[in-house]
Amino acid sequence: MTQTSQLDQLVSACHWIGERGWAPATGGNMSVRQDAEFCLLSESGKDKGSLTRDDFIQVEIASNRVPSGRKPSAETGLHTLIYRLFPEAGAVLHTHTVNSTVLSRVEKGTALELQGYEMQKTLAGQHSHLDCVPIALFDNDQDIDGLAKRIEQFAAQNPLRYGFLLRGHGLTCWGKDVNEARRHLEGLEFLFQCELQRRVLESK
Ligand SMILES: CSCCC(=O)C(=O)COP(=O)(O)O
Ligand SMILES: [Zn+2]
Repeated sequence: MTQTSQLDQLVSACHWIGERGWAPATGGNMSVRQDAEFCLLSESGKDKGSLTRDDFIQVEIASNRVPSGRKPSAETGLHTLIYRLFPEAGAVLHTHTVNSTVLSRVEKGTALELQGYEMQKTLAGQHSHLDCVPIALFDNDQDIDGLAKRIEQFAAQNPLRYGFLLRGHGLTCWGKDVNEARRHLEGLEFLFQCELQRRVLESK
């Protein structure tokens, strides 16, 4: 698959995210890897549901340097961290859904554990509802460099797969390409909705 079509697929994924209300009021950000050195990141402050190819800005993965001088996402440091940690990651999607925002506050621990759901198999390498899939959960922070450091330290000691939740903020997930990142997003979002409803019903 060519880089051009990956960017086109990312633009389509952004529209799909917007249609579902998963990036309200300029929330969310999205990116695609160009090569080992560079990625293309959504411009800060735009409505992510109506982005075009021109709204993606080249960023150097190692340094967060922006050759054009334009302003990519405020959360650029989280995207570039993922591309540094996982050389196989080809696309990153960050959304602000109600389910991920609420569930990440209700869960007080450092991971949201998903178990017992057939839809866990939407995540690459998962083959059974019997396995426990932990989705790492970090306290939100306006200091993105500090947050990226905390996530990097966590990843040095623990497996970090599919995505992570930021408490009261949303989900950041990735895949080997746009298609896989989109499947992970849709699968995780479905699982979060199930888990939220299960907790509500079982607390009665
Ligand atoms: C308006 S939501 C606050 C910022 C945020 O969390 C986000 O995802 C969007 O920031 P960006 O700079 O990528 O537009
Ligand atoms: Zn955000």
